[in-house]
Amino acid sequence: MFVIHNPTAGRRNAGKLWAVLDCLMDHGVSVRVLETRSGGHATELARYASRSGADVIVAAGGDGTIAETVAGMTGSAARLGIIPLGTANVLAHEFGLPSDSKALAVALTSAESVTLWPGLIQRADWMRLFVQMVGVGFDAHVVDHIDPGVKRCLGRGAYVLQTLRELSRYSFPSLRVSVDGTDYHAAGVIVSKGRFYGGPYLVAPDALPVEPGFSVLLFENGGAFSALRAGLLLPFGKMPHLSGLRSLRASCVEITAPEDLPVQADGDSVETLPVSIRDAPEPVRLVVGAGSDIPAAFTLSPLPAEHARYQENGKMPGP
Ligand SMILES: Nc1ncnc2c1ncn2[C@@H]1O[C@H](COP(=O)(O)OP(=O)(O)OP(=O)(O)O)[C@@H](O)[C@H]1O
Repeated sequence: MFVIHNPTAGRRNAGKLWAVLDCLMDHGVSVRVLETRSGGHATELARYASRSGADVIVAAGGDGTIAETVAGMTGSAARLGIIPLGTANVLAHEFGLPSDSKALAVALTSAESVTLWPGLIQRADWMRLFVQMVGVGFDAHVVDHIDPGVKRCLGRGAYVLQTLRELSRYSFPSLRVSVDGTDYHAAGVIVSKGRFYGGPYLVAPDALPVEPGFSVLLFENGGAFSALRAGLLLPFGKMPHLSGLRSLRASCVEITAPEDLPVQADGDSVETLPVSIRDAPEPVRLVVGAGSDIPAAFTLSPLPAEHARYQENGKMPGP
């Protein structure tokens, strides 16, 4: 098992990483830890781990690290594992991964896995995979302006603080959003693979990360009052009831605006408009365990037959 660790993710909680690794090694699992040195490095490391014949490649970090790791697993038979060490860890909430270190270690050695179908965000000369969501509008502006030091100190609280700072001075744009060829106008848009946003907060109840396609949330009302209402509804899981919110399913989304507005993917500011969003060419298998709280719609499948012997002695193969 290879573990790709982003030491800058979240509040740099290496203690949790080592607690999980200790449990794995106590159970005889051979683990090799590779540390990222910069943004994008997780993709290179995942490619190396895939070439080395890893059967499980674990992303230890936040959603950005997971997305970069998945990008390096293209064409590989390896399965993806997650040790959530990020700020929001939305994907871990999405798949109900346990937060306790021991339960997480057990989950990582599990035979069971689910499909995770990433999305692909593209500009003319650039592309990036994402595992959870892409946002354009006020949320991307907040992500783009967040102070990394404050994020490290306050975690998710940094987003609340920055939202309050930006609310009064933000000029809400008019975005053109093409959803499977039909044009809409909105002040903000979230294209989501999953149901949650910013943590365990429900925004897209019908989303299915195990399948191709997206939930597209169009915020038709701009203005500070509307954004504040959205922010207040979010922690109560009531965002789907926000007035002026249009929710659609789609397989292809294009977003343009007269300005070069920032775009956030999985909580990282990644590019500026225009962008197009579609399904990644292939899914990955995400290792989940008995302790995971998996929604019934995320059908579990057993370990492939060639790996079944590892179940017998409770050990996963080393690299
Ligand atoms: N060693 C590194 N130094 C600086 N940046 C890094 C390094 N390794 C990875 N990164 C970048 O850090 C970004 C943020 O990491 P990540 O998303 O995992 O954590 P987070 O933002 O705290 O968590 P979350 O996405 O759950 O809010 C990644 O997209 C990646 O490009």
